[in-house]
Amino acid sequence: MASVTLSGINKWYGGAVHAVQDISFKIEDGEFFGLLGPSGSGKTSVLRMLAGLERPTSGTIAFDGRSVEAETPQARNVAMVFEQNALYPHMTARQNISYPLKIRGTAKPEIEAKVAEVASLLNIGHVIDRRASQMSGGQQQRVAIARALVRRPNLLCLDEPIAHLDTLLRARLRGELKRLQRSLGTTSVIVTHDPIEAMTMTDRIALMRDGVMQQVGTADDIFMRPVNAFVAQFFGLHSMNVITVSDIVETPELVGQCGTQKVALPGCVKPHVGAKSRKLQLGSRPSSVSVYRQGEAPRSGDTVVISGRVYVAEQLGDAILVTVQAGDATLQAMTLPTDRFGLDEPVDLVIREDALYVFDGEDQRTLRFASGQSAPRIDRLASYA
Ligand SMILES: Nc1ncnc2c1ncn2[C@@H]1O[C@H](COP(=O)(O)OP(=O)(O)OP(=O)(O)O)[C@@H](O)[C@H]1O
Repeated sequence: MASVTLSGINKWYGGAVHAVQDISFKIEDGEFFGLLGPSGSGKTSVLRMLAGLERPTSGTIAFDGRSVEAETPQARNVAMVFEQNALYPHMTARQNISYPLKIRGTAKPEIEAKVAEVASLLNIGHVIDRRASQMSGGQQQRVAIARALVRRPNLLCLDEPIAHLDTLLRARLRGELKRLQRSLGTTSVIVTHDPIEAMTMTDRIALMRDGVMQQVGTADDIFMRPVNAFVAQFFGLHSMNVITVSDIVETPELVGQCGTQKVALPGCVKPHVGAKSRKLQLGSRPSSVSVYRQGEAPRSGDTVVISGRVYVAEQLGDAILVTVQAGDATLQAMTLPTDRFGLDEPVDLVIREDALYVFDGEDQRTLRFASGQSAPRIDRLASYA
């Protein structure tokens, strides 16, 4: 096990693609770390550089303070698990798991003890003598993880290891992986494009976009205090609603233009209206937006009210997700399962001041965090994923 430090890492492919741009962060010894971002954001490139499969164009990588850029994955003692595992299909689970120890010349009794231990941790004792080709996808992935862990790597690199499994199995393996990582304390990095996977499993997350690091923090940090509108929209099961309000003026009440609607703005927005730019972006999580039939919404000075029409209402079991079209903007709200809204029904969406985020109208950095928002209900969110 090791701590891992990346400093000023850049990766160019062929002089044309700047895939990773000046990235620095530290993974603590024993930490479970998530590399999160949309497709093409550079997370796999970072993982491959950590593992020693790719060399950075510039910058340094250190394990426990020792520079490892020139070392192979073997010398770094890094283990990898990919989305599509590379088990030997003709070998049994036992033979597959034993293999990394066997090629290192480990004594037979030690191999047997280690394989038994890791097989028990991963609940694969009952298929241990089955060939890989005779196992389900979930069992194969458990064997692949067991094989990676059996030699106690300094760093475990997981590249979308459960992305191809079905929803229930994914949810179960998420929990198992987290427990396993906690009990073994192996420093681990997982690449994922799924915020729920990152939120539920890891201690901290690095969120990337177009090769640029956006934010590093705990799930709570990133969810509650996103650094910009991109992070706010990407992180969470449901994207944050972000609307642009322009031409903000005091009449003396603060009002702005959202598409063709004139919208009254609460006092908390006022300090963020710039002298030059009269444009801001306002954010709200669907879970803190209320939906009313048009004309029934309570009006007060500490809310933003946006009118629109229901695009679709989706049953989620213990809630309904209502998507509303308001001019060019699309907003979502979570309502009670007893609230029924018809397609195209005119509605008002109400966002309370304490649930309102404010972003810069030009560069989208966060100017105000919602103050009254409860912490993310990760368990509940995870149950939908
Ligand atoms: N070997 C390569 N040669 C050229 N360009 C590459 C190479 N590998 C990756 N890229 C490019 O670098 C950028 C980052 O790719 P990378 O695979 O690291 O992103 P990612 O976030 O892991 O994406 P995904 O989730 O789709 O795997 C992309 O634009 C990709 O096309």
